[in-house]
Amino acid sequence: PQIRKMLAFGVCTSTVQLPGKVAIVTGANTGIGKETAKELARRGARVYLACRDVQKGELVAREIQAVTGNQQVLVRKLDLADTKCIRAFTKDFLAEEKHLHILINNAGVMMCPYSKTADGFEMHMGVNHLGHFLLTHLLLEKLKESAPSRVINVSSFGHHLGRIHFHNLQGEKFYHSGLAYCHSKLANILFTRELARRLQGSGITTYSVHPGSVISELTRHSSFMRFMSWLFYYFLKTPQQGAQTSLYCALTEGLEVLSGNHFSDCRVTWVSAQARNETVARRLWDVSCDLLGLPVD
Ligand SMILES: NC(=O)C1=CN([C@@H]2O[C@H](COP(=O)(O)OP(=O)(O)OC[C@H]3O[C@@H](n4cnc5c(N)ncnc54)[C@H](OP(=O)(O)O)[C@@H]3O)[C@@H](O)[C@H]2O)C=CC1
Ligand SMILES: CC1=C(/C=C/C(C)=C/C=C/C(C)=C/C=O)C(C)(C)CCC1
Repeated sequence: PQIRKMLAFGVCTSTVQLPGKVAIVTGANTGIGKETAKELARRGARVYLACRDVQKGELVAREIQAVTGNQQVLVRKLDLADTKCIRAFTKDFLAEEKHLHILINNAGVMMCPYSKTADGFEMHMGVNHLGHFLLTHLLLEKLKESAPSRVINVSSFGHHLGRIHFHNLQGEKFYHSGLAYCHSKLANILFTRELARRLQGSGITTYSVHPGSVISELTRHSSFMRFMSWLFYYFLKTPQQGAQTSLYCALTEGLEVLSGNHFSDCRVTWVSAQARNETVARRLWDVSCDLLGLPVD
């Protein structure tokens, strides 16, 4: 615990409380998402745990309610690998809630064997990028009406190895599970930067995050990564430590001027040259709209 404490730089020290605020956290039934949701609930927000497995979500909701004393922790089904489910989730949410102040696009998959979402998208690109892209789009008006509001996209330092291959976005020509993850995490950063540019003056700000190297279920598809996590166990962050940068970006006052930036250990961090390429960001935006049947503006 001492080693871990020394290496776990970056603690969200904001004292902001969230009574009357509404937040959504995707993939909140475990890992970093669960800890992020717990802290938002502790600060008094009404928190929606957007999970693909509602049963797992309900167990976690009860745990968070018990620990925080906040009963306003709600579970809703959201499978980011199915655009119908994303649309159903947002339809119900928009009917149910007047406001949305914090959207944390946290859910993710890593190193899956080649597979496709219900809509035929490669799984990493489909869940990590396109699923969250659609979700954010459908919630944008609500976020605008609730301004000041924030969108946090959980990316990774793995984006440094990522490239956007527009001719092979669905991995059909070549596929490597590790690189597919990195490409999708690069897409998270490009999306954040383009979203920030488009939302200037709207009252919505957005940030991408690297949570650190965290012990979680993310390694479930890779025995090598599980072995590495076991080997370096004491050097990795706990999920609670991994949640700090997402919380920092969601809560810190005065962060609006840094909209579009990438954060790690609760500080702005450099991103790769690809991630700073505005042309790629704009093209990815258009291609994503096209794939999802959204109007390209
Ligand atoms: N752990 C780490 O070291 C790092 C993590 N990250 C990022 O942090 C984020 C959180 O990961 P972490 O907590 O570590 O991983 P976990 O595997 O512990 O949690 C991932 C969450 O995403 C959910 N999820 C997966 N697929 C879908 C889907 N199709 N629809 C809805 N939810 C889905 C999972 O649900 P279920 O339990 O049902 O599978 C789970 O709740 C990810 O975006 C990841 O890329 C970035 C850098 C490092
Ligand atoms: C090898 C290695 C480490 C382990 C890293 C691991 C296990 C990273 C997992 C990263 C993930 C899951 C990223 C997701 O985006 C340390 C402890 C940093 C120390 C230096 C050498």
